[in-house]
Amino acid sequence: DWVGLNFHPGSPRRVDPALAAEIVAALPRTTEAVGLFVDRPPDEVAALADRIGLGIVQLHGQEPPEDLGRLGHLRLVRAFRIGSADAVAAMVAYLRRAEDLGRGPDEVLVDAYVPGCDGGTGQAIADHLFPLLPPLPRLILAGGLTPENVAERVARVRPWMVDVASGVESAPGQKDPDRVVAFIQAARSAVSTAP
Ligand SMILES: O=C(O)c1ccccc1N[C@@H]1O[C@H](COP(=O)(O)O)[C@@H](O)[C@H]1O
Repeated sequence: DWVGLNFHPGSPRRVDPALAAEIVAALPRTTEAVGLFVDRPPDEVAALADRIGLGIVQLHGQEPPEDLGRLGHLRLVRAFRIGSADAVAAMVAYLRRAEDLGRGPDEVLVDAYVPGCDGGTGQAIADHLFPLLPPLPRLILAGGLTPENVAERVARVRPWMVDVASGVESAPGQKDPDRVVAFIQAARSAVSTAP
């Protein structure tokens, strides 16, 4: 449904803006492009999104709640790296603050916390942390998903969407088309067989 374009310079998945524009132009109308950023100034994010034609951006760093209002015209996915109960509490406080400022994220993404890493780690959120999450109607589950485990994780967590990076690759940054297809089929099968 969505294709992620990673603009984080530290990532093996980083895509050059010119290539990203070509990818966006080639997408079917039913597929949305999401730009992933880590701690970039809002003006820079907005300018790149407008230039490339991105309607959705994923903020995957320490961006403050105030940044959301500066990106008001874009659909915003805010990622939180969850490694403890304190991290869940910090996420809840962040979301309250953003609402108070008049602009919460459109979707909340939860990813594993791995010290020193921004994301794309292939690590999963610990199971005991999920019951601590507040109700999030548009929860995107990420972190360590693969074609082999996504159905079980979807059945257990019941997210609105799932997101995968390293779990469908043959090497860092190299998507494996067979694994991408297998992932989508497994994720959809979990939804269609849900009681
Ligand atoms: O994929 C990356 O390299 C990346 C870099 C910096 C921030 C986020 C990144 N990816 C996001 O991380 C999660 C989990 O990825 P994985 O499936 O465990 O490899 C996901 O939301 C990616 O979009």
